[in-house]
Amino acid sequence: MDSAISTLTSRIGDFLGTSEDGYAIYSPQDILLGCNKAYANILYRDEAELIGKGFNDIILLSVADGMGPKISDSDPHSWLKKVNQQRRSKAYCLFEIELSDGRWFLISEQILLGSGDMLVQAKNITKQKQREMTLYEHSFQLSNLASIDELTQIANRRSFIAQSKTELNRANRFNNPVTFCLLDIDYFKQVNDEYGHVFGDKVLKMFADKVKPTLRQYDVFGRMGGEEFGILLPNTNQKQSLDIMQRLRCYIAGQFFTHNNKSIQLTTSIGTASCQQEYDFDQLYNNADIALYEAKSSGRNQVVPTLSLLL
Ligand SMILES: Nc1nc2c(ncn2[C@@H]2O[C@H](COP(=O)(O)OP(=O)(O)OP(=O)(O)O)[C@@H](O)[C@H]2O)c(=O)[nH]1
Repeated sequence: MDSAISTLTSRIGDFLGTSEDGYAIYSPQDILLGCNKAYANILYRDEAELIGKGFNDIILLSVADGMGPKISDSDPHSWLKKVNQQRRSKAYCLFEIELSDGRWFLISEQILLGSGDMLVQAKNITKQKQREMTLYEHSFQLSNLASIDELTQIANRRSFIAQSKTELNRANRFNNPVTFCLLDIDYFKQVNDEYGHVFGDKVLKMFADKVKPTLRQYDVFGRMGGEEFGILLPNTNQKQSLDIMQRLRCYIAGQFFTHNNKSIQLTTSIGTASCQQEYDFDQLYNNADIALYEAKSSGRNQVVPTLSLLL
């Protein structure tokens, strides 16, 4: 039996020496009792430099070298304080850490029954993590492509409607007023005809860029198609929305749209639909569309609210 144990111990010793995974044992007082080469390599040190040192000292040493864990706090002592509150709070725990040099490790910490020592295993998962992040970036880009209008870089029609419906649901729960505004650039065909489609495209982009900063963070803004834009104003009744849209209309009318030494001024017609209850996006859209038609047919460059939904 003794010889079986000693064979096992020696084989485990061989394994630890050559393993790419780091292994370490800390005493109940968190002094590093022993570790393999791979564990010391994580901190770019030799085993001998680390063994006998406390966990906190090892971390502070590596942070001072610009190595070790990437810590969220600017002060490593306060970061360690939080870590030590968690460390040893459970008999077993598994977590991922990112190091300052970009490597990632999956760490398992296990308190050994009896001695109270802690066995630490550190597995390098950098490659898996990089693949995970590439996948995440791709899916982020894909969802952006699906929801952002390529020309203006604001929400496209589909995403605008989805966001608006979410806002309407929220408004419905709290009975808050909401106003939907439909903006259409006046005589935009003439812009294309006189200055070309490329200039027209730039104008649409500039228009979105000029409108966006005038809105609140929680307003929803999107391109409905062509030269038509939608704005959903949560928590905004008809009177407030008229003030906001009149300001925006005047602001746009005073702007110059300049590209390649060509500069024009343009105006916008705006139809709005407000509601306080019975929120229905299609209904709002329909009413705003009717109001927009009225704004166009009665001279353009004006804001018309939907009369059927006066608050
Ligand atoms: N450059 C460019 N033009 C577009 C785009 N989408 C739609 N248009 C143009 O926008 C113009 C819209 O013209 P109309 O619907 O006649 O409206 P308008 O000339 O703005 O006149 P009113 O809306 O009645 O004031 C058309 O010439 C479309 O080709 C686009 O993405 N880029």
